[in-house]
Amino acid sequence: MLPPIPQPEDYHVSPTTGFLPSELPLLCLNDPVYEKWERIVANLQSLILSKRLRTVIDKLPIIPATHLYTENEWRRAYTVLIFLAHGYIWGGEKPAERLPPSITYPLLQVCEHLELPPVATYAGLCLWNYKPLFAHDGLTLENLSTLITYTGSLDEQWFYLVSVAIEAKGGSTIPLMLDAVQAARDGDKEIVTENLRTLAEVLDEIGTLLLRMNESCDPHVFYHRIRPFLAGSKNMKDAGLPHGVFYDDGDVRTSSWRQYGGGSNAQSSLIQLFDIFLGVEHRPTGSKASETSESEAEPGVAPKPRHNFIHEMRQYMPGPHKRFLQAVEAVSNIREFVEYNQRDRNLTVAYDACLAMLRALRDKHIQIVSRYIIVKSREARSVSRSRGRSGPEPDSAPAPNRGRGIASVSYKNSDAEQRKKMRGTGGTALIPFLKQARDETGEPAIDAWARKVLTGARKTAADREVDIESLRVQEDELDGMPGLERVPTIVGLAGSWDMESEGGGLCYQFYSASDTHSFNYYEHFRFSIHSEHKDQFLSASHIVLNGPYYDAKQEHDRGRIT
Ligand code: HEM
Ligand SMILES: N[C@@H](CC(=O)c1ccccc1NC=O)C(=O)O
Repeated sequence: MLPPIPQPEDYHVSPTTGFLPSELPLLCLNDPVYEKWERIVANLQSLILSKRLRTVIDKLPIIPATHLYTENEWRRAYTVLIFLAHGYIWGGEKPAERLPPSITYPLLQVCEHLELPPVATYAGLCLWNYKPLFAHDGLTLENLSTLITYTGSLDEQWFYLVSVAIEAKGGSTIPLMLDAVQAARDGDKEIVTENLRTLAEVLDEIGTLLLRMNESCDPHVFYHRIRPFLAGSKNMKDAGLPHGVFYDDGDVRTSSWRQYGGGSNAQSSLIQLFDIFLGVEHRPTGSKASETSESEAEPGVAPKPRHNFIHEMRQYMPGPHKRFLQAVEAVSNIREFVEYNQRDRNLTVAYDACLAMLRALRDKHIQIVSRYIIVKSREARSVSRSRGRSGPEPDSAPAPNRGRGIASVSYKNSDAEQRKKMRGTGGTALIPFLKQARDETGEPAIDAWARKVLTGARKTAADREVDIESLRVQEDELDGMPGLERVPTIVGLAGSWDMESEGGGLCYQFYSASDTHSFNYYEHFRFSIHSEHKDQFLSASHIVLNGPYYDAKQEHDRGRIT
């Protein structure tokens, strides 16, 4: 018998708001017992600025979680406590290596209830940390505000709110996807096609939302002011946490050193749900589609230990959401259904369009990461290097975060041995990881040409942007100080990444023979799916399908390809 199709409500998932709570997050905990916590978060930015947060928290009594009753209260308590915890750890000259019992004791109780690690996760920072400006208007970017921030900046609000708006937009696709699974069981190709078409459109709109990050979140503010507070305690040796953080819960028998990854959008259940529904599989970083998978490993031979970062991020999702993903995984049938019915062009095109849109989303994300992390860390490195040449700078530089937090760990001196070790273990390069995830998104495509285009057989706008950046990185390295080998390190929040450029070198690939074909396919795609929304589709799909056509054409005109 087939497993039942999961009901979202059984997993704290709403058919309208998706992974955002069905009721709005609480603005504050109403029980006066928790007034002290609320008073501190209400003044969080000023306390961080005046460097008084640690002293205030050190004086705070232990307030147990025993007065929390509703799910909304547990969630509010979690959000409050993670802001206090990360403010405490990262809001001083040096990171605090110990969390006091006033935070640790209730935080561990709350995390046990919510099935979350005691660290700032995407759920606490985004899913449970917003309010609509006008109660009767929808959860659009224009109608949202955040409840708590570290910095009080609009940039920080916007940074979280882009994700909230994405979750809100994506929420409506959850019943669509589950209905499609049922329709596939019933052999109803029309419903599956219809729902896939709508999903492709929503994915396209989500991509547009992602790019709106640029509107109000400045990369410099993000990198130097916001991001340092989001860091976890895993792989944070260079940031000043060699052992992680000591969670002192007031009892010597249970207090311990712990290491957790920081907040990341990789912890969004929505994006992982799209992958699961469409049958997109992510391999451990660095392995190719042709390599033997764990399940196919030779009998009797232990499979190579494999690190799948995206899968690991499920440990940072609230328990019910994590179980929802597992339940959908158990019924996921769309890829198989489309393959079986591949003669149905409408169905195939609708499915491939979903993959194209999800891939385009990941491509846009790479551009964002390039602007918000790669460029900024390169700048920080070169500033740091010029300081190294001209001797230490007077301590009058204005940035309050200077010299601490993860923004200050953009490179380190290292010998060759250490470099090798770093690459061999946790040191995966960030951009190749993101590109791999992007290219894996196209792998299940049914149409052979679509599969080729969607699995990275050509350079996209994002590829060019990061290529230019890695060229600059290499120039910087050549310009290095004699006697010192400097290893550029991108300090990840959830992962640990180095900045090694992509293996494939920097040469651009251009299309020639398939040019006409690509154009025809693009036209077909556009008209068959989006006859009603042509204009919108045209602009949004530019990167996925139209981009290479123009590249190739320009290069052809310049006589560089035939
Ligand atoms: C300034 C904004 C952003 C930056 C700098 C950024 C950066 C990153 C980084 C560094 C990673 C690697 C994992 C880690 O160490 O955390 C990552 C992963 C990821 N991010 Fe973002 N991100 C941003 C915004 C977003 C938004 C708004 C989304 C929502 C769609 C998103 C979706 C993802 C996903 C799904 C992953 C996992 C990899 C994948 O599935 O392709 N990110 N991001
Ligand atoms: N992975 C990102 C952080 C990130 O994307 C994020 C972290 C916490 C809450 C929300 C996030 N994304 C929001 O757009 C980084 O490494 O800076």
